[in-house]
Amino acid sequence: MLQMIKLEEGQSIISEYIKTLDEEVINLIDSHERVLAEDIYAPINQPPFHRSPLDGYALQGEDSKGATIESPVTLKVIDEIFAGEYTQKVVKKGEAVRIMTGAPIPEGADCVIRQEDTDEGESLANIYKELKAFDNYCYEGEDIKKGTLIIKKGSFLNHIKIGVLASLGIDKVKVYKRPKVGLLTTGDELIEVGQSLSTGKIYNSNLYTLSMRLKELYTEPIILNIGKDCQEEIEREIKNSLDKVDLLITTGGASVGKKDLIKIVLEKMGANILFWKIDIKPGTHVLCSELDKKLIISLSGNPAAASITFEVLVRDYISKLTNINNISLNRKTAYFNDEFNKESIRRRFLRGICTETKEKTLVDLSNGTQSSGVLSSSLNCNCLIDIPAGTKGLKKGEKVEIILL
Ligand SMILES: Nc1nc2c(c(=O)[nH]1)N[C@H]1C(S)=C(S)[C@@H](COP(=O)(O)OP(=O)(O)OC[C@H]3O[C@@H](n4cnc5c(N)ncnc54)[C@H](O)[C@@H]3O)O[C@H]1N2
Ligand code: MOO
Repeated sequence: MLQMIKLEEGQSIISEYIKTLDEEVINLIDSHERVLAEDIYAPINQPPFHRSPLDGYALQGEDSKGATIESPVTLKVIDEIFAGEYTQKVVKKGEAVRIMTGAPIPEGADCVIRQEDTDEGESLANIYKELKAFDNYCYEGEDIKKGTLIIKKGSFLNHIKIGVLASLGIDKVKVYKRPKVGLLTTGDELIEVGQSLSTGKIYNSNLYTLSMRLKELYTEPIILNIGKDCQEEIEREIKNSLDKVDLLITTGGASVGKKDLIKIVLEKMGANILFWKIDIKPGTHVLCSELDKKLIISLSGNPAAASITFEVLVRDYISKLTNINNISLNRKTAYFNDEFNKESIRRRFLRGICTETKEKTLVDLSNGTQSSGVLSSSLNCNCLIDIPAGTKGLKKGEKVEIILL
């Protein structure tokens, strides 16, 4: 069994277990933040007809030759059309159709004059301005031509993409299913939020931190019953959930204590242990295994350790699993603006607050202690400072690598 491996080695091992998700067809209205599983070609032209971009008159450009406010050209108004209507009348020389924004430009007309450049006459209209053919004329298909590839497979559907699809009348889309991620928190000490605490017990914060993060990363968390520190119970929860999830995450019991049972249970169940422990702090205690072709990532119970390991080890995996690129780890160079005097025997991730100045990115430590069991120092943190193993400490002004959260 691999033990105490480098973070990148761990990332690479788990990336072998990325599977392509099944597809499903859903209503466009439900497709926000989903990933498209098909190329979409425009089924119609957009706009679907030549239309007026203004309230005014549709006419033949030729007719407006020489028109000024002092010497207007007078046209006969043969019809009036609003958006949503059309006219079968053909605009001939000397004629115009009163037209509103969005209405189809009638046959025979080749331009539109805005009403401010006319006397807004009802049966006869005086035109005060000269226009050329196709002035103020929106062509059919000028926005999107029928048959063009409009949104590619793998695209993340946001409000604009969904709006464009709606403009083309597409009401159903084929998307990848959201990955289901099982979350099993374990520990006899855990009490559900809402129940009263008794001596020695703590609230189950990992369930909230991790399930919310899983949602933020566009997966569907499946919350399992708290696993008591009892082999049979943990085994039962894992067995019952494995075929319902694409990935299983557990917290707690990943270390060496008498009731740290995760490894024992998984080995007993016949799981293939991929590695145990990575050379980082916090979050050294992580066990990765595979059972029935499902990846199981067992994080430390310590809240900050669990959440930081989740970011640095699991986030890229989830980005690949969901096919959403912009949730992958985003690294950047910054300048340390604080003091940190501890030696880092292992590679260390510190919680930081980065701010942009005109010249560079500065990073301070977030308020509170950096220990694995303390979650509150993550409250204002917006990045992790990646300190290489062997660093004595950090001085103000030192160049560091950060991971944006
Ligand atoms: N003899 C050693 N002891 C410990 C070592 C070690 O190397 N040798 N490593 C320490 C480090 S570092 C860590 S991290 C923890 C890892 O422990 P486990 O993964 O086994 O986690 P637990 O012992 O179950 O819990 C640790 C801590 O976190 C609290 N916890 C657990 N679950 C939750 C939850 N769902 N929500 C909130 N808090 C939770 C738990 O009560 C413990 O306080 O091991 C050290 N020990
Ligand atoms: O392994 Mo613990 O997660 O270092 O803090």
